[in-house]
Amino acid sequence: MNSYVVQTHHLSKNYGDYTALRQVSIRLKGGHIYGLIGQNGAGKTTLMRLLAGLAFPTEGSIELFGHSGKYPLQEERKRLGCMIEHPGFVPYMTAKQNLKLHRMMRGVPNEEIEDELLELVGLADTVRKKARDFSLGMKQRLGIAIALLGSPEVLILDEPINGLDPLGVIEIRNLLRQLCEERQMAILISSHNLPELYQTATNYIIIHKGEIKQTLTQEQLDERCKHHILIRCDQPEKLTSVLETELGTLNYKVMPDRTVKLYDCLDQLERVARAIHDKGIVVTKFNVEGETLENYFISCLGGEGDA
Ligand SMILES: Nc1ncnc2c1ncn2[C@@H]1O[C@H](COP(=O)(O)OP(=O)(O)OP(=O)(O)O)[C@@H](O)[C@H]1O
Repeated sequence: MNSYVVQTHHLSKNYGDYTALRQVSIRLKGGHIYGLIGQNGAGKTTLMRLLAGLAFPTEGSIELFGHSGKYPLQEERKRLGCMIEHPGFVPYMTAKQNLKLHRMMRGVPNEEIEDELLELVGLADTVRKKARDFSLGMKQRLGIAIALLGSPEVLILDEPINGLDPLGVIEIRNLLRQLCEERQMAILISSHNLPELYQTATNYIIIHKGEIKQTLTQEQLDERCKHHILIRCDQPEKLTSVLETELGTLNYKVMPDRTVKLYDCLDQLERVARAIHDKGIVVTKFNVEGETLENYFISCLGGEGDA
């Protein structure tokens, strides 16, 4: 048996003539947090609904814990916990009452799990507060607690940090990291943009118009958003000739605003500065910078993004 807990094979979903997902093949392992990133309408929720069994694929197949086929999948889906679209709360009930309701509906016998989960998601001290008075972050955390009721091995969360303030994002990030490390869960979380999920996920799956554009690890992402020295000066042509002849590099780019990005010599800033200065070039900017995550995300989408 392979070590993937979730696999999809050429999964497609049509709504009438419209193809919401096209030939999507992904593989998830325990102990990783996968960020599913795509703009509005990219197909994130559709993919999650297919995995959760809330909709059926037009083509392709799903494998959970090495099993596929209608009845084995029904069985294996008990090992999944999902929060997709709006978590269903009763507004006039407290967090604990909502959790109890879902526990009973799910047939989870262990009553102690209610307090354990409220503690885990940081809602233990909201004793009297009704769900209708919860902040967005509290609602997200209650949704995650409900998804964790069956002690799942795979957690699927649709936009769990969308709309949260920076502190809320950090809290959810810490919770997901803890679940991933302590329980070796595979966690799939969706988001509209890459920077929002940066450092929450360990792996990234970029989806655009129903197709997977890129899958990469955190390390690969960091490598691709690679750093450079940004130089602005009075004579860019002379600068590039200095880079080539004095520093022996062709690894630079002249930008439309005539600044120059040098991808080499990042550990030799003084040598670069001296070589430029010695040729009488007047430098007005000399900074180490990196490609922004936004720009990288947009480039993955073929420059079509508005993120
Ligand atoms: N039941 C449906 N009937 C028809 N079209 C649908 C249905 N569900 C989704 N779609 C369409 O499929 C496409 C993908 O939708 P989906 O909700 O999966 O995108 P998403 O990436 O989750 O977007 P968002 O970030 O806005 O939630 C959209 O164009 C959407 O309008």
